[in-house]
Amino acid sequence: MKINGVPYRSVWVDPTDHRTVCIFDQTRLPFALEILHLSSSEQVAHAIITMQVRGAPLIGAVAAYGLSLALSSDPSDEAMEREASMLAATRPTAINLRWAIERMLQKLRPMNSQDRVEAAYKEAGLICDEDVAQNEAIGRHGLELLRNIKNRKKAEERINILTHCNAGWIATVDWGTALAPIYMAHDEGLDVHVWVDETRPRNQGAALTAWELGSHGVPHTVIVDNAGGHLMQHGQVDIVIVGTDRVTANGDVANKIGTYLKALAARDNDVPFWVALPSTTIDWRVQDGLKEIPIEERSPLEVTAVTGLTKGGQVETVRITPEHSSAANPAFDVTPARLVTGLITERGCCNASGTGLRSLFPATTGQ
Ligand SMILES: CSC[C@H]1O[C@H](OP(=O)(O)O)[C@H](O)[C@@H]1O
Repeated sequence: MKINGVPYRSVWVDPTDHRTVCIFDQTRLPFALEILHLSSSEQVAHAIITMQVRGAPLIGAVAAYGLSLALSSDPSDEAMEREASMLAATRPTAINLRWAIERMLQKLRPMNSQDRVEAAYKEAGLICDEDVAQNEAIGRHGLELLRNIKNRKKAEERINILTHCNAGWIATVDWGTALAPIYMAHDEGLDVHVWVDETRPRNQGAALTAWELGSHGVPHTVIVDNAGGHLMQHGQVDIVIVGTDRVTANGDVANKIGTYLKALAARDNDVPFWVALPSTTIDWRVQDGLKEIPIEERSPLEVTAVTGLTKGGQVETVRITPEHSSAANPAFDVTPARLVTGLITERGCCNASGTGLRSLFPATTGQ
């Protein structure tokens, strides 16, 4: 996607030092656009854990480069397995992280250690290129849904979309998943408007989705997480489109905390609830999302404090709860497939079920 007319991906190899990997520090957005230069697997792990880089497909791609960086230092079997395990353990819910590391290991294990470094960077680059192509295809398939909605509305009526968290280009290598159809619809002249859930506690919606959409000129309105149901009750939402961190073989959807509540409100108000994902987000080994998907528990400090910009232009974090109050911070929840209208993948749309997924991905086995 472009920033001030300059095309960017969310991760890239430093053109001046091909052993260094570059990302945007997403904890600084929307107040500052800062590029981090990562030169070790430890720096990559820190960036993932602290959410300087986040988003299911993107953390997989960056972790793949993290393993490449590790091999640059030590391409031995022992180091490769150790660093791969370390990177895979940085966050538990997004399956893309495990998928990317397992794909790298499958490619590198059979190789002589001296041949691994170049092959690792090449494979990480392929993971990135494939993600971009998959998300662009998701955009095209999701665009058809938005065109169909437009055809059912009056000419002057805009299409109102609600999204939760950030599943835009900054959560992937490029294009995004939930936002890809929105970008394409806007670019072809459809009158789209996006209700942007702020998405407490990390505010990925208020900080990242709003920044993305504003940078691209897409009309949008930031709302508190609890407003979505009210808007749906009053006919203000035509469709909900969200991303996901893991979809089970039968269509259960793990996504940012609060997604399940949106799905309940959507069902109660007959609003279509769609989930956009590349096939790298499907965990074919898991059937029951509620029982089998690990839910990341993040620091309570993310709940008890907020970060913002002071009138003096300083980014500060302030506590919003009594000092001795405890806080819980589950970072994801699971929406049962029965509440999901459909899935938008790079191979097309399907219903959220095993048969639906198998209709698009008949031959795929295990992750
Ligand atoms: C395109 S995947 C986006 C997905 O990842 C986000 O989680 P996080 O910001 O914690 O990495 C969120 O669940 C998004 O839907």
